[in-house]
Amino acid sequence: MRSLRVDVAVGRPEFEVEVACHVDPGEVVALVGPNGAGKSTLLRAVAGLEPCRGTVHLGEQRLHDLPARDRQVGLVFQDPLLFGHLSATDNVAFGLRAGGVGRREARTRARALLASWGLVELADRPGRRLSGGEAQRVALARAVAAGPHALLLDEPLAALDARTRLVTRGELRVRLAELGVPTLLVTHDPVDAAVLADRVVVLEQGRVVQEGTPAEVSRRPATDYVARLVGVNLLTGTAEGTRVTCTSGLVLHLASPASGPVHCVVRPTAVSVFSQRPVGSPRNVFEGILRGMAPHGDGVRLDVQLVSGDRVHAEVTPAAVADLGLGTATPLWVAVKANEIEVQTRAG
Ligand SMILES: Nc1ncnc2c1ncn2[C@@H]1O[C@H](COP(=O)(O)OP(=O)(O)OP(=O)(O)O)[C@@H](O)[C@H]1O
Repeated sequence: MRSLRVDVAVGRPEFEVEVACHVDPGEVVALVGPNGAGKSTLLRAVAGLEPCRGTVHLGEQRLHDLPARDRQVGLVFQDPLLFGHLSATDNVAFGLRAGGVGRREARTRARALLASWGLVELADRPGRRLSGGEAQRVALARAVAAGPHALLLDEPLAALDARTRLVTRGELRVRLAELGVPTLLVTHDPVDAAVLADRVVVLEQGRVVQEGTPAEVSRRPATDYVARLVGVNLLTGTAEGTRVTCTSGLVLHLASPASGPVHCVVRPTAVSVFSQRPVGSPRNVFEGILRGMAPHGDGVRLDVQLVSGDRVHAEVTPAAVADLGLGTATPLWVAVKANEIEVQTRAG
């Protein structure tokens, strides 16, 4: 497996997209940033679909010298772009045939791939009869069928409804871990960044303004945009029924049962803060101390360290800050309702 190294510049009417970044084998790097920051432009340049200056390397291979079709990178877009009249199998086989594999062999391999992903019941269904989530899984299968050396995903979950998105995201996480190739993922969704990415690269106006693990970036956001984007809380643990035991020892109670390794995602606005243990309270109540406070839109973002060591962001109104008499190192209690915890399965 080889790493992907990108150092490119693309001229745009308002600014130049100029980015240097690398993605290790098996690593998922989320490219995030406001609309028009240059994320898709960068992805297209790496794929060879956009003229650019600079270099793109996969290991020692100089991709920038190759036309798009010879770069051996898999692409998935927001729109799965399947052929509506072709079966899922033939859609997947299409990518293989474009790479020179014979018709029968391509179909056999396509079927085997769909079967190994548990999608055998979709194999004969025409593209136009697949749901959004199914179509996106088939599009991913098509992108990886020919054994690409890198994957480029441009908002692959953006068009899906919330429920389908949750399930498809979990599946994508498992597939990416299996494939082990460098992956660049463009997303607007903080949950995608938190759950799928090992590292986040933030682009604004064509430049990298910050990079780091999702936890690092959300702890010290470099710009307001980043603060809004990456502030979701992510707790990692193992579920058994409605109980999740986190790596830190913290126990969370869920509204519906789950099992195995999970990420629990909690939005900062779903975290309530109290100066004393709330009475008649929800089951997820934790003691902690305030580590930091920063203005955030119309509210204030609190950084709370729980007794377990976990850090949790809460978003409260300026009035609440005054009422609670908050200052650095103030002891406090936080509460999260069970139905505010979004559970995402993860590779174990
Ligand atoms: N083919 C093109 N020719 C000229 N300018 C373009 C082209 N495509 C995009 N742009 C401009 O380049 C800039 C970057 O666009 P790009 O689509 O890469 O941003 P993005 O970060 O992917 O945005 P979004 O999140 O909205 O998809 C924008 O100002 C856009 O209007």
